[in-house]
Amino acid sequence: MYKTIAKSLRQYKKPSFLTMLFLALEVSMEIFIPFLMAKVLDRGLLTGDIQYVLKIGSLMFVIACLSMLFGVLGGKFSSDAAVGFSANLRQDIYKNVQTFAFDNIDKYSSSSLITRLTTDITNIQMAFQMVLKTIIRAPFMIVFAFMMASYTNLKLALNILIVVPILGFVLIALIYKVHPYFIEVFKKYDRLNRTVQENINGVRVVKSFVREEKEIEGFKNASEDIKQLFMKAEKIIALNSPIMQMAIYSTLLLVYWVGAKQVVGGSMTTGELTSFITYMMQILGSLMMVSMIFVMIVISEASVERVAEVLNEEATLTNPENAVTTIETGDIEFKNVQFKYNVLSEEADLRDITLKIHSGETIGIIGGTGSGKSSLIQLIPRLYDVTEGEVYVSGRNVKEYDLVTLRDQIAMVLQKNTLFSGTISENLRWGDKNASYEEVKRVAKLAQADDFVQAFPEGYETQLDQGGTNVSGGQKQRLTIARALLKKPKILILDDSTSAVDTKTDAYIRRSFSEEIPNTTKIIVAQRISSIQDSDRIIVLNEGKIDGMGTHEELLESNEIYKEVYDSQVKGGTIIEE
Ligand SMILES: Nc1ncnc2c1ncn2[C@@H]1O[C@H](COP(=O)(O)OP(=O)(O)OP(=O)(O)O)[C@@H](O)[C@H]1O
Repeated sequence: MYKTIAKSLRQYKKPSFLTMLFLALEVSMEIFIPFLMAKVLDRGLLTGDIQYVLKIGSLMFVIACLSMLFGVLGGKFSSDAAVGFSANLRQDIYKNVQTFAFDNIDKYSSSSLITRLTTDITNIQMAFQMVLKTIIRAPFMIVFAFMMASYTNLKLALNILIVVPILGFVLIALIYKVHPYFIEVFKKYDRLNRTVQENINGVRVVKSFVREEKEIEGFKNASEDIKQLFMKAEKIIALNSPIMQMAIYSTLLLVYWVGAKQVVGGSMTTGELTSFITYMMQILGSLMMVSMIFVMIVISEASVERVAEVLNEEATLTNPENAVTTIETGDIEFKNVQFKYNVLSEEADLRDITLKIHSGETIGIIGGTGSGKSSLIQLIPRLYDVTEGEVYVSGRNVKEYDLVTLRDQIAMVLQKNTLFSGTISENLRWGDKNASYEEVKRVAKLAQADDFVQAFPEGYETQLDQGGTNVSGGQKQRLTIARALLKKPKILILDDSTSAVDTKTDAYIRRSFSEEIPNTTKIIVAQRISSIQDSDRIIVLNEGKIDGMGTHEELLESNEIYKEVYDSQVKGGTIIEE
């Protein structure tokens, strides 16, 4: 887990090392100051040797300046390293998420990914910076200060050791108690972020259902949960400080008592006792630092686990070796295909699918909600892999193709499609970034989008809001179809992509498809019979199986489900003649 995230250190290994180096140098300077102080007290002040005081005093001044300089440099490099490390971590997570297949995406909620990219990484950054600053400095300080204290007075120095087992015990008990709370707290953060994300994305629905109060309540509960967990954890962590201080001050009292007796008895000088106490404070201060670092590590451990989990997540779909990079035709074949979203579930989401589609054919797919329409078509561009059987495109198994080639040649307009912030032409050029204005206009015409785009004062340079919220549902669908067409695909798949388009425009779109892109295989998933009735063939899906296949007329004769849907739509008045 730590190894995984350590890979993101890269160019920040050097500042990390420099931090440790400069802080070790700072410690070595600090160690000399009490030693010189004792000399000034015992030999200079008590004997009135001003010359000696000035000499040692100047040396102390130089050492203090150097110590300060090393401290500042250590601080600078530690923040460079921590900030850079967290930026690398963020980029690495983002890069890995981009490789995720739909399967991987199903595993993580988007809110959880956002928490990992923000809160978790900030935790790691803070812990890393503190660890960097302490990992060398504290042990160095403890060892050197102990050596100097022992050199000054060995017997007295051994008293300091009393505090170590107390410290160790408190820390272990603390870690054991507090760790589960932090694991839980980040799950709650995911929930909080999900509430915020859903609410902001769906703010129009929230308002139209007058759900503001309920949503405020939901947010309050989610944030209250986090507060409660933090309070429980903080209560335990808060014990750390008083216990440590009690141990430290008891040791201090002991040393004062024994030391004062030795000074009175003449076996120790005042200067020695003063420097000894300074060493002791340095040791105990460092032990306090170590204990705080342990607390930080415990807090960040949960974050490290969550970040490492995403970094270690391997894309379930990868490019094959010697991948094929050309697709000759738009032929598609399904051979005995079975598909399950969850391999452990008993029921397959698609069963016994065997089907051949010829290049240039127009295929309609219809079926009740949840009958498997989207699942079936997602297997063609390998958004998911089949569980059993094979899918072929242009005579080759889809698993043999380079994924980019496959997805470039199979343009799919998803059911839940989105546009992105930017102009209309920028959005359409997602299909082909080098497309000319004429080409952009041509595909917009094909998708019956040109007219309404031209009606905007800024035409193709009109700015779209994120998700395309400033265009109507039907306009958005037409733009997403145009975007897919710009890829000049061999296969075009529309997953219920004209549901918000009026039937007349829908018919125009289909007509322009058959006139302008006759060689492209077109698969149209729809709920409206009018959207598919003129297809070469129509597939009726029911509970993950093909229930019937044929032309509109054939299915009206032979397929109960199709006939039922047709009758209900005719009676419901949905069939409108073109
Ligand atoms: N990402 C997913 N993870 C798990 N199960 C899923 C997922 N997507 C769909 N399913 C399940 O697979 C089955 C088929 O769903 P699918 O989306 O293919 O149906 P559909 O015919 O396209 O429905 P609709 O017309 O409502 O879009 C359903 O039982 C659904 O619950």
